[in-house]
Amino acid sequence: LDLSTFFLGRPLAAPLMNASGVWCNVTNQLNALAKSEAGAMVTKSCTLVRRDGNPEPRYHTLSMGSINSMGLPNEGHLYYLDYAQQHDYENKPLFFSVAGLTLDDNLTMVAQIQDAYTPAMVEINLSCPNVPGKAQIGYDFEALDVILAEISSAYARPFGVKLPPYFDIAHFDEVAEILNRYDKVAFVTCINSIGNGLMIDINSETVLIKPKQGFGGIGGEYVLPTALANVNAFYRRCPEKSIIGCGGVSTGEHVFMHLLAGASIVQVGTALYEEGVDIFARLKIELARIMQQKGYQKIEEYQGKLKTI
Ligand SMILES: CC(C)(C)CCc1c(C(=O)O)[nH]c(=O)[nH]c1=O
Repeated sequence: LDLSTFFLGRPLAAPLMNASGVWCNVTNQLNALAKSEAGAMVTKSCTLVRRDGNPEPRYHTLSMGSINSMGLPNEGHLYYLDYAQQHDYENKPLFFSVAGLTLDDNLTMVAQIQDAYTPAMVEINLSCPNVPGKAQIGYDFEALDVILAEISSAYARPFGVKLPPYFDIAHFDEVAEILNRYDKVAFVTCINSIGNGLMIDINSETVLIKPKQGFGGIGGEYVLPTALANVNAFYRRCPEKSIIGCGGVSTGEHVFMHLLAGASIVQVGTALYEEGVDIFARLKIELARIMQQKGYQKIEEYQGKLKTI
């Protein structure tokens, strides 16, 4: 069975890749992704300069997913730019995740990426922090509009955005209206972790992670329905853009759901963290089996074709 597909004109061997932040901080992790069955890959969201991130424990596995408050640990944008320069783009596309601490940092980084003439595709992480006391950029719609206008004029090529989850139809409408005003926003990745969850260990009567009094982003099975809704909401509202699905994927069935909901590529985060890069081979087998049972030869036959009742 053929799992090949296309994304912004680039061929992919499979509609699968890592979620930014997982298995993509340092070169040996990135090399493992490059060698894996993933059809594409993305770097850890980077800042202008290297960051240690938050004190540990900062990630914890939960019964149905994970909680994390990593604090943007990364090697700094030039490290990933070096990686991008030596990446084999014939092997698979590379996405370059950017999460500047300020708008200026974001503009500086995309300017450097542009000057490097790298084929890597930029994914702007809109969960990046805003001015203290204000909501993350993805939840501050004025700031969202400003950052997209600024990056659109600073960066001459198509780029994408990684969105936090939304939970109100009015928010889907409002964010899509903003995104649709920027032709250069060629793709939308839904979703980032569900922010500021909390899990408790009843034996020690404590939280599970050290940063932020135990508050952290939730990933894994818990977020699948929210991820599918955000993928389908933006798929319906942004017909000119491609959607990358992320959230709650650990089986071929979950991949099939994201593709039906409108995703062109499906990212794997928590399950990749737990299982390692061999997960991509397993997901391909499971997806191929589902397609075979249903008589589908190509992804395009069912991609985005979710039926309502
Ligand atoms: C949450 C931020 C630290 C502002 C951005 C980086 C990030 C992190 C992180 O580095 O803590 N974790 C996530 O689940 N999603 C993210 O986008």
